[in-house]
Amino acid sequence: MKNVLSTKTSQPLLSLREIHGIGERVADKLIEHFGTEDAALQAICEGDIASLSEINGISHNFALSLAREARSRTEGCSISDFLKTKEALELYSRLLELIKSFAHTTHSRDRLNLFYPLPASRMDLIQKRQAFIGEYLELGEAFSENSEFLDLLSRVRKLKPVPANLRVRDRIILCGDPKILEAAREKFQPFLPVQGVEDFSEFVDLARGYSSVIVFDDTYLGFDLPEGIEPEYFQDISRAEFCQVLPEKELSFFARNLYCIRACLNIVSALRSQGFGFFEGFSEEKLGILNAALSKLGEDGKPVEGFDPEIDRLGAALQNLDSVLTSALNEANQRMNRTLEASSLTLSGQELIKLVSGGMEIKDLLAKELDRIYKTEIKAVKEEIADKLGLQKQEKLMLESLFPDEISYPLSVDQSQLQLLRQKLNNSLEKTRLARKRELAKTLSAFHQPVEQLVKEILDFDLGFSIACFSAKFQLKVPKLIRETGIGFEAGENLFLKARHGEIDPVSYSIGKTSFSPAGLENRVVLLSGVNSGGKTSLLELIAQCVILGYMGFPVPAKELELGPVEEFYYFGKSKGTLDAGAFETTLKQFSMLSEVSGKLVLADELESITEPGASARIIAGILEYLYRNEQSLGIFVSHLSELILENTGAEVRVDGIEADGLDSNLELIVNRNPVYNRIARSTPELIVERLLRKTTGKEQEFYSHLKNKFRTGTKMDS
Ligand SMILES: Nc1ncnc2c1ncn2[C@@H]1O[C@H](COP(=O)(O)OP(=O)(O)OP(=O)(O)O)[C@@H](O)[C@H]1O
Repeated sequence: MKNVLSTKTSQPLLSLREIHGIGERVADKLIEHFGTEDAALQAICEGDIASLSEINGISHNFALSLAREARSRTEGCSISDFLKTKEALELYSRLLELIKSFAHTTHSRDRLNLFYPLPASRMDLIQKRQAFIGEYLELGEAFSENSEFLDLLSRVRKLKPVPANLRVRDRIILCGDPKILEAAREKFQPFLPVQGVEDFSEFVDLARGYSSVIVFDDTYLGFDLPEGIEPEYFQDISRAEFCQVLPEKELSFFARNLYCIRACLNIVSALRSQGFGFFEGFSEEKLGILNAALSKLGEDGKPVEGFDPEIDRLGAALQNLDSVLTSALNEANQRMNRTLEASSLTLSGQELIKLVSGGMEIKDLLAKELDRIYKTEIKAVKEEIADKLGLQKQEKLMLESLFPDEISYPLSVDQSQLQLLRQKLNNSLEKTRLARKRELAKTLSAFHQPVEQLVKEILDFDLGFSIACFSAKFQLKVPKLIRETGIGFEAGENLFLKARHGEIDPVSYSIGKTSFSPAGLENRVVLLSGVNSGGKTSLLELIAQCVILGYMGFPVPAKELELGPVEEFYYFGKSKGTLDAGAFETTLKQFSMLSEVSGKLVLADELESITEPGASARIIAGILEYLYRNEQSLGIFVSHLSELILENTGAEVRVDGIEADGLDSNLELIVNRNPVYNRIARSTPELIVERLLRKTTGKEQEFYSHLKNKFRTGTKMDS
């Protein structure tokens, strides 16, 4: 799949210092961390916030601002080119937070920050984004509800490197040759001991302290090495592979990232099982080999138990050696005890004569008998130990010297021989483990680079997929970008309301020239009137959401949407009350931009509250005229003063109304959230008067009836 965020742009950045916010000190830190200036620039441009914020002194927010700044430099437009007011920016931020809540990885959460709406004149970029997102929409439909799949994705993160403090302590490299010593130090010293050796006895002394000894020169190999010292000889240090000398390095990389890598492999399988091609170069066969290799690796970086019978046999033998020996000796002692108690000595006539004649001592005779009993028991004990511990030929031979030749009772072992046996088992275990580690590391090392690539691709995948999940959740649709000035849609749903309430009433609406506008009512500038709590603000927000998302290249919350060109978007939320002179002036200044020619969309919510009603009606009327003059501009102004504004303007302004269809059986307002075109909505006070009218009788009702007449248009102040 393509990655839109890493596409080449027309204005590539050539130096870090071109990015606002990067001074010499920060530039140096970035280069030091990433190795080269190009690598640092790439990380910034790709929005690799996680790597950037690893640098001391670069916070997450600073990293984000650098990435955004770089993005706006390379794309030639920034967030504020389109989002022209503080409240427009706030709406975008709320939307972005909602979208980010669908991200499964920190990576995509961070990179989503680099998606912001672009002016219509950057249709090239908008369409690129649309194409990028379009590739994922089907995936969103297929997997957005698959909790197992989502859980796998959330386990994927940037791969952790081999820990800097990795050190193997039971292996040593011994060098007789100073040149080789230098090369070995350079290559392996950070991970395991490397020692120069002056003479053979030093070699033997050092070798004794380690379970494995590696040499790259044969200086001491011609000597007669004592038992138990078996150095491994690798001929050429320059060719010595890490996975042979130090398999722990590769294993530790895979072990540290085991969950993440396994999750990635399962993601690939899940995608493929549903017919989605992903990471195509990685065949099913390779997937199987890697999975099998990973299943043999423990989180501690060691091969797990249960996969290698020899490791299991030796491990169990070592673990059970003492207990098996003790119980075998106990039983043998008891048997011997019983045998001795039950034994009596019967002498033959010949023996009697020998004893009397002094040709034989009674002691010898007794020793002969005891020796037989002792040897039988020792033999039984050895057999039992060999059998229960599953000892092999060499190890069985060591049992021979475990018991003294001289009779001893109770039976006991020679502790130093026992120690030798233990050592032998231990050495064999370590040797076998090392051999398995090497095999495993060799298999895995072939996957190191593909795994890095796979994780990267899955992280990138999550970016598009998260957007697709957001889209699937809210049933978003790709908008139709039209040439005419207008915005029209059918069955739109305000995302903030929907996220909060679940089910809401869909709304259809149109301004300007779209196929949704009723004939003859294609006004670009509209006043929106309506009952209190009718949904005017929610509708403005909905339009804002559609426009922002549409110009981000995202699908939008409407069943169908036609979106005309918008270069700049102004949003003015409802003010809490009359503004002070300063704030009033600032608001007016923002509207002065309307004099410039370019497609502007202005959404304003009850702007009248910024100052006193009479003055504000005049001001709004003036603003509408300016908007009207610019044929590429659109405006919707929510107002309760529509009649007053109309009186003050010469512009062709349409007034639409969100009305209550009346009162329900409980005399509650029934609101039709769809604005009625070209109609000033009845206001809520009128309906409240009606409610009171219908609830009362007699004189009281007459009073409400009188008040109700006041709402009839054209009614004069009479009696
Ligand atoms: N399309 C909708 N579907 C369901 N509920 C809605 C819809 N639009 C608005 N509402 C509900 O009506 C409430 C009021 O909406 P909103 O604030 O948009 O009305 P308003 O016309 O701007 O009100 P006011 O004139 O008092 O400012 C919302 O909080 C929401 O609960």
